[in-house]
Amino acid sequence: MSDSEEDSQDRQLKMVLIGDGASGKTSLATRFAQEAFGKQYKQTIGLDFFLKRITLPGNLNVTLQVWDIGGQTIGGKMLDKYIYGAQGVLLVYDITNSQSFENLEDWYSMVKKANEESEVQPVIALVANKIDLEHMRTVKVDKHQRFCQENGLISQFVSAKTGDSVFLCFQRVAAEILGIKLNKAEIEQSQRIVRAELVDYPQDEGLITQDSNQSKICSVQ
Ligand SMILES: Nc1nc2c(ncn2[C@@H]2O[C@H](COP(=O)(O)OP(=O)(O)OP(=O)(O)O)[C@@H](O)[C@H]2O)c(=O)[nH]1
Repeated sequence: MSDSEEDSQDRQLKMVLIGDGASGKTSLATRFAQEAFGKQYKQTIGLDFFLKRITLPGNLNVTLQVWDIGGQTIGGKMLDKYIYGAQGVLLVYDITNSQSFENLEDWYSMVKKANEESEVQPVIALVANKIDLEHMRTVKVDKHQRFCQENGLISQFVSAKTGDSVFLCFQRVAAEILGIKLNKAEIEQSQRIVRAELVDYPQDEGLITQDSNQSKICSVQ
């Protein structure tokens, strides 16, 4: 292959998503690669792959090979092999499930073990998913920050459901792998703006009782 042909080929980066079952790994991969979200939980058996091409600052095209590893693989023989050679690792937990955060210690140990003999260590991000469920949060932000500081991890809060910061998360890890600095404007551009649904509660309950025949059921047609 000539130099020019080689130049025109995208750089490929292997990124693995690991963490407990139901923390939202498949949902994050699907949101990132296909801009979609499904409410139904379907357990990943083994692993799934997704490919997505992104452009980093400086017009650099990279193809991310996203390995969505099923939560049930922990303790299994194949996990080491799945993680091996990854340039980026996303350690995913669910902010409404403390156990999924506690178990990250084990997942993190697996990453370190799988890369024991590699010269290059992967870039690792701690990914707090389901931030649309902030009202059900059980994992304190402090705990998240401490884990990142102690282990030198990238910190990211996301929601696969709304899409909030999902693209940014993958982009930050890819940029870090390639030694590219994202400026503030680039970061802001990647953060999807989430519109909160406003519920217009009646200010004065008395107004409702005035007309007792009035239905309170709202149907959407
Ligand atoms: N509210 C909310 N639900 C989410 C979010 N991400 C995922 N879910 C839901 O959580 C459930 C589990 O999501 P998955 O993406 O299948 O989880 P997983 O980590 O891939 O699970 P395994 O395949 O068992 O490893 C599904 O019902 C998703 O719809 C999120 O950001 N917000």
